Amino acid sequence: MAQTRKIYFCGSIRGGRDDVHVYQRIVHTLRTYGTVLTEHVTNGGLTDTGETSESGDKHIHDRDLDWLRQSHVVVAEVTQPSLGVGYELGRAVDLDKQVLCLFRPESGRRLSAMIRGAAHGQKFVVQDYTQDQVESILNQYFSQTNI
Ligand SMILES: O=c1[nH]c(=O)n([C@H]2C[C@H](O)[C@@H](COP(=O)(O)O)O2)cc1CO
Repeated sequence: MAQTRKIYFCGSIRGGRDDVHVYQRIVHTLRTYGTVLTEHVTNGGLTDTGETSESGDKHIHDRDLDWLRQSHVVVAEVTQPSLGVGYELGRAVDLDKQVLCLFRPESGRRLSAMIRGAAHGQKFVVQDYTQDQVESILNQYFSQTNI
Protein backbone atom coordinates (compact mmCIF):
# COMPACT_ATOMS: atom_id res chain seq x y z
CA MET A 1 0.00 0.00 0.00
CA ALA A 2 2.89 2.35 0.81
CA GLN A 3 3.71 2.67 -2.90
CA THR A 4 0.23 3.83 -3.85
CA ARG A 5 -0.79 5.73 -0.71
CA LYS A 6 -0.96 9.49 -1.29
CA ILE A 7 -0.37 11.62 1.77
CA TYR A 8 -1.34 15.30 2.05
CA PHE A 9 0.86 16.97 4.66
CA CYS A 10 -0.27 20.29 6.20
CA GLY A 11 1.98 22.72 8.05
CA SER A 12 2.02 26.43 8.68
CA ILE A 13 3.46 28.74 6.01
CA ARG A 14 2.07 32.28 6.33
CA GLY A 15 1.11 31.43 9.91
CA GLY A 16 4.84 31.29 10.70
CA ARG A 17 7.73 29.01 9.87
CA ASP A 18 9.12 28.33 13.37
CA ASP A 19 8.43 24.59 13.15
CA VAL A 20 9.77 23.90 9.67
CA HIS A 21 12.42 21.53 11.08
CA VAL A 22 9.64 19.47 12.70
CA TYR A 23 7.74 19.35 9.39
CA GLN A 24 10.94 18.08 7.75
CA ARG A 25 11.30 15.30 10.28
CA ILE A 26 7.65 14.27 9.88
CA VAL A 27 7.73 14.27 6.08
CA HIS A 28 11.04 12.40 6.02
CA THR A 29 9.29 9.61 7.93
CA LEU A 30 6.04 9.90 5.96
CA ARG A 31 7.94 9.02 2.77
CA THR A 32 8.23 5.48 4.17
CA TYR A 33 4.46 5.23 4.14
CA GLY A 34 3.56 6.80 0.82
CA THR A 35 3.98 9.66 -1.61
CA VAL A 36 3.83 13.07 0.03
CA LEU A 37 2.00 15.44 -2.32
CA THR A 38 2.90 18.65 -0.45
CA GLU A 39 6.68 18.30 0.01
CA HIS A 40 7.08 22.06 -0.56
CA VAL A 41 5.70 22.77 2.95
CA THR A 42 9.01 21.43 4.34
CA ASN A 43 11.21 23.62 2.14
CA GLY A 44 13.65 25.43 4.46
CA GLY A 45 13.94 28.26 1.94
CA LEU A 46 10.19 28.95 1.99
CA THR A 47 9.45 31.91 4.28
CA ASP A 48 6.18 33.17 5.76
CA THR A 49 5.65 35.13 2.57
CA GLY A 50 4.62 31.80 1.07
CA GLU A 51 5.16 30.56 -2.44
CA THR A 52 5.46 33.15 -5.10
CA SER A 53 3.71 32.01 -8.21
CA GLU A 54 2.88 34.01 -11.33
CA SER A 55 -0.70 32.86 -11.07
CA GLY A 56 -0.87 33.79 -7.37
CA ASP A 57 -2.92 32.57 -4.46
CA LYS A 58 -5.77 31.18 -6.55
CA HIS A 59 -3.32 28.84 -8.22
CA ILE A 60 -1.98 27.69 -4.81
CA HIS A 61 -5.48 27.15 -3.45
CA ASP A 62 -6.78 25.24 -6.46
CA ARG A 63 -3.63 23.10 -6.78
CA ASP A 64 -3.70 22.19 -3.09
CA LEU A 65 -7.40 21.31 -3.16
CA ASP A 66 -6.71 19.09 -6.14
CA TRP A 67 -4.01 17.29 -4.14
CA LEU A 68 -6.31 17.09 -1.13
CA ARG A 69 -8.99 15.39 -3.24
CA GLN A 70 -6.42 12.90 -4.58
CA SER A 71 -5.01 12.07 -1.15
CA HIS A 72 -5.82 8.96 0.89
CA VAL A 73 -4.78 10.40 4.22
CA VAL A 74 -4.09 13.89 5.63
CA VAL A 75 -1.35 14.44 8.22
CA ALA A 76 -1.20 17.91 9.81
CA GLU A 77 1.27 19.42 12.26
CA VAL A 78 -1.03 21.80 14.13
CA THR A 79 1.16 23.28 16.86
CA GLN A 80 1.82 26.54 15.01
CA PRO A 81 -1.64 28.03 14.39
CA SER A 82 -2.34 28.54 10.69
CA LEU A 83 -5.52 29.64 8.93
CA GLY A 84 -4.52 27.63 5.86
CA VAL A 85 -4.02 24.42 7.85
CA GLY A 86 -7.34 24.91 9.65
CA TYR A 87 -9.04 25.43 6.30
CA GLU A 88 -7.41 22.35 4.81
CA LEU A 89 -8.57 20.27 7.76
CA GLY A 90 -12.14 21.52 7.40
CA ARG A 91 -12.12 20.68 3.71
CA ALA A 92 -10.58 17.27 4.46
CA VAL A 93 -13.42 16.44 6.83
CA ASP A 94 -15.93 17.54 4.23
CA LEU A 95 -14.21 15.29 1.67
CA ASP A 96 -14.43 12.39 4.17
CA LYS A 97 -10.65 11.98 4.33
CA GLN A 98 -8.83 10.20 7.11
CA VAL A 99 -6.96 12.76 9.20
CA LEU A 100 -4.08 12.65 11.71
CA CYS A 101 -3.29 15.89 13.60
CA LEU A 102 -0.04 16.13 15.53
CA PHE A 103 0.28 18.63 18.39
CA ARG A 104 3.19 19.39 20.75
CA PRO A 105 1.90 20.45 24.21
CA GLU A 106 5.48 21.38 25.18
CA SER A 107 4.96 24.47 22.98
CA GLY A 108 2.86 25.92 25.81
CA ARG A 109 -0.02 26.51 23.37
CA ARG A 110 -3.51 25.16 23.70
CA LEU A 111 -4.89 23.53 20.55
CA SER A 112 -8.06 25.04 19.09
CA ALA A 113 -11.25 23.36 20.27
CA MET A 114 -12.28 23.17 16.61
CA ILE A 115 -9.41 20.76 16.00
CA ARG A 116 -9.21 18.82 19.28
CA GLY A 117 -12.98 18.72 19.45
CA ALA A 118 -13.18 17.25 15.94
CA ALA A 119 -11.48 14.01 17.06
CA HIS A 120 -13.63 11.11 15.97
CA GLY A 121 -12.40 7.51 16.20
CA GLN A 122 -9.89 6.52 13.52
CA LYS A 123 -11.32 9.02 11.03
CA PHE A 124 -9.95 12.12 12.78
CA VAL A 125 -7.15 11.47 15.24
CA VAL A 126 -5.53 14.18 17.38
CA GLN A 127 -2.23 13.00 18.81
CA ASP A 128 -0.09 14.87 21.35
CA TYR A 129 3.60 14.15 20.91
CA THR A 130 7.16 15.30 21.42
CA GLN A 131 9.60 15.57 18.53
CA ASP A 132 11.49 12.43 19.46
CA GLN A 133 8.27 10.43 19.10
CA VAL A 134 7.64 11.33 15.45
CA GLU A 135 8.87 8.01 14.06
CA SER A 136 7.13 5.78 16.63
CA ILE A 137 3.83 7.64 16.40
CA LEU A 138 3.70 7.47 12.63
CA ASN A 139 4.74 3.82 12.70
CA GLN A 140 1.92 3.05 15.11
CA TYR A 141 -0.61 5.08 13.12
CA PHE A 142 0.17 3.50 9.75
CA SER A 143 0.36 -0.03 11.14
CA GLN A 144 -3.17 0.36 12.48
CA THR A 145 -4.81 2.04 9.51
CA ASN A 146 -6.16 0.16 6.53
CA ILE A 147 -5.76 3.19 4.25
O1 LIG B 1 2.26 29.45 -0.30
C1 LIG B 1 1.50 28.62 0.20
N1 LIG B 1 1.46 27.33 -0.29
C2 LIG B 1 0.66 26.35 0.26
O2 LIG B 1 0.68 25.23 -0.22
N2 LIG B 1 -0.14 26.67 1.35
C3 LIG B 1 -0.95 25.61 2.00
C4 LIG B 1 -0.15 24.41 2.48
C5 LIG B 1 -0.08 24.54 3.98
O3 LIG B 1 -0.45 23.30 4.59
C6 LIG B 1 -1.05 25.63 4.35
C7 LIG B 1 -0.42 26.76 5.13
O4 LIG B 1 -1.34 27.81 5.32
P1 LIG B 1 -0.88 29.27 5.88
O5 LIG B 1 0.00 29.88 4.85
O6 LIG B 1 -2.16 30.01 6.12
O7 LIG B 1 -0.11 29.02 7.15
O8 LIG B 1 -1.60 26.15 3.13
C8 LIG B 1 -0.18 27.96 1.83
C9 LIG B 1 0.62 28.94 1.27
C10 LIG B 1 0.63 30.35 1.79
O9 LIG B 1 -0.56 30.70 2.44
